[in-house]
Amino acid sequence: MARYTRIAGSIALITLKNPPVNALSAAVRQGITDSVGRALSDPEVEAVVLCGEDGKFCGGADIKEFARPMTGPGLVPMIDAIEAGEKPVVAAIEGVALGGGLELALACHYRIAHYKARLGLPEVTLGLIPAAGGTQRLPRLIGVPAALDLITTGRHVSAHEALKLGIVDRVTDRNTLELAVEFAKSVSGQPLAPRRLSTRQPSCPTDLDSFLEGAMLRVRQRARGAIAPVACVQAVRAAATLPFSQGMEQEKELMASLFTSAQARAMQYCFFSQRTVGRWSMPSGARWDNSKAQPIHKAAVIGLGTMGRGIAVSLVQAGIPVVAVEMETKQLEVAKHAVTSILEREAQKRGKEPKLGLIHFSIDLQDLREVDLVIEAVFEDMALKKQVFRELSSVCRPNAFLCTNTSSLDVNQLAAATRMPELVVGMHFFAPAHVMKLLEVVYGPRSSPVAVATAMQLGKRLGKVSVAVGNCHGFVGNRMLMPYMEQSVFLLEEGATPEQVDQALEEFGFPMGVFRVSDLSGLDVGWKVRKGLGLTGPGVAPGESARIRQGRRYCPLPDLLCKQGRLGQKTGKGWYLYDKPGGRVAKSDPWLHNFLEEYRSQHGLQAHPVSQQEVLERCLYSLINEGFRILEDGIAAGPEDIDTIYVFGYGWPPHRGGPMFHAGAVGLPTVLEKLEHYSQAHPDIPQLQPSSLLRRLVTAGSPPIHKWREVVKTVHSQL
Ligand SMILES: CCCCCC/C=C/CC(=O)SCCNC(=O)CCNC(=O)[C@H](O)C(C)(C)COP(=O)(O)OP(=O)(O)OC[C@H]1O[C@@H](n2cnc3c(N)ncnc32)[C@H](O)[C@@H]1OP(=O)(O)O
Repeated sequence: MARYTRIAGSIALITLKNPPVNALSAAVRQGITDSVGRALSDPEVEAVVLCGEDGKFCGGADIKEFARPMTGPGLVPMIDAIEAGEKPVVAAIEGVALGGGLELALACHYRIAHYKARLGLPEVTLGLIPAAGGTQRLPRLIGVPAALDLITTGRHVSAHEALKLGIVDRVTDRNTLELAVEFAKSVSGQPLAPRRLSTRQPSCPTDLDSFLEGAMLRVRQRARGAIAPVACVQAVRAAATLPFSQGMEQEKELMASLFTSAQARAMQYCFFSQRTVGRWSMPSGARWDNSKAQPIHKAAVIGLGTMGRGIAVSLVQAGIPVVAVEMETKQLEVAKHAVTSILEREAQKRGKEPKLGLIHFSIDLQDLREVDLVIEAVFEDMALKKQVFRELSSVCRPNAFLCTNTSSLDVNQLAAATRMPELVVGMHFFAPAHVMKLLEVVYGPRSSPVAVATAMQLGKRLGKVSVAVGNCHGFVGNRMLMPYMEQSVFLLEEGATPEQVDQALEEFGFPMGVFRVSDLSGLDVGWKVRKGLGLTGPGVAPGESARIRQGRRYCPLPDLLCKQGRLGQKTGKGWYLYDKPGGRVAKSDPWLHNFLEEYRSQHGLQAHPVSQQEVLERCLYSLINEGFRILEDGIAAGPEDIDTIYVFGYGWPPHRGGPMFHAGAVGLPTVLEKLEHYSQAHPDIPQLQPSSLLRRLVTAGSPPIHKWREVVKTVHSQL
């Protein structure tokens, strides 16, 4: 709803009231419509100030209402009535003005923002466009290029950037409401026509057509297959080329095609999943709301390779003092130089000073005595990590949290090397750690709720999307990646090329196919893991067949490439060819194609054409199948956790919701049927055998994804 009050004699104050973010629910729209009508018709009112309760202007349309039939006044007529009114309306923006919230502010004749406020049109991240006039008014206010940037990326801008762009008229560090009231008084009686954005001409680049074509190409490349960014460009084109009323018609039509689309549903599911994972729970019953995080005043990172450096940067950027430790002076100096340059570069991007004073570089473990939490990021080797944990346990304060950045090793074994195993958790960052949003917080059987709560809280402070997961090889993300990667190399044995597999995955929406990713991250990463698991190298029993390990099908192709020194981009060749070591542009490699043919004939394998459909079904359904096993094992609390991990950490296209959401969208019976088909065709690949949870869900009538947890619970209660 909205509260109407009269202040300072002649000013009507309309306050949006809908905690927690004053979203524009039907009741709020009704309240604003009624209050604006009242203010306009009251002869004693000279001007209006619009604000939001509790320091938040407005978080936009109420996303929870999207799934229900629309009731109450429409957003567009409500907004149009404000702009057309004959009394000045001033938006007093505190906290956020996002989506419909900013569109509401754009209809006001003046905008005053608190310096801490954030503004933006994030609809594209929900699979929509800003269809309450946002695509038509913003270009008329700040010009086509700047508006297109905000609308197609959905990024939030600070009040200061908004002032520079011309979105707001004033920024203040005073009481925003008081200033807005003074301001409203000062402008009352001034002509309103120039303040109505719908009457303005947008400023356009001279080469508008080629500018918009370029923009279209970029959005298509950035989010392959996503329809909302394309519609955003089309809507802004309408703003640039048509009168306002026709532009509004186009905006409405484009929105109508998106509003009920599968992509919008998927992206809105992602939005709510991201919030669901914050309400974490452990099988023990410990939860986000019954476990208290400890404050972290000072942290340490031990091991300053690529991951350690990124983690140290993240901590410093969040304002947390850090001790950064390497084993030897020479390595420390190299790392110090690298970390300092990242901090300087990042600070420059944000127009701020680098917080270099917050980081202390050291080779002395004694410097860790005062820290509240350590993140170990040494080489991925269990013996080495155990040694580090033993030392940490003797040097650090007894109540210090000891975290490991391992990507797959057993957190429990590391905990066992310490005096306080309950204070040990995994904090699995993704490279580059200061950029990637995902953090897997891994609890072992002995991790205490307070340790998990502290790591989750720290993740939030670092700006990460943190997901609490159980302890198993590869946790959630990497465990599901294994069958996916295995299928991709099996497909090469059967006749596919890396190019075909990558193309299918990229057309599905991944930014890069599996082989390009492998070249980028280095084939030796997986090689080392496989050696550790005894799948290749000296651990393999003599006489074991090249293509069978532990009774299951195995593909040695990646190992063979590694042995030839083809480690990917860093050596200039891997699954593709690059112009030089470190080169980035992948080219087809005839050598690799010959090598595959020779390999097939050496092993008596008959190549057959592999369709795009088979690539997708085998790679994605095997990954999804592992996701169901993870739910069954209680490693992830719900499908939202898995989907959030895949969208934020593994490039799963958000407009497809995440792997588990995708399974629901395809239809669980179809996924089951396909897995049964492929598993019969390949009985030596156990990952293709449908998981029992998938079978149970299908037997239970394939309930919608938000009901899966109930089925999982019944599985657990029967165990
Ligand atoms: C043809 C029909 C036409 C219909 C017109 C459709 C028009 C659409 C235009 C729009 O406005 S779409 C919405 C655009 N707005 C957004 O995308 C903003 C989304 N929210 C956020 O980004 C963040 O929530 C925030 C506002 C920056 C606040 O972040 P913070 O970290 O402080 O809190 P959260 O944990 O994210 O959120 C708290 C709580 O609030 C719920 N929530 C947030 N925004 C909305 C919203 N717009 N609608 C409904 N609910 C919202 C969020 O789900 C959390 O709820 P929970 O239950 O506590 O998890």
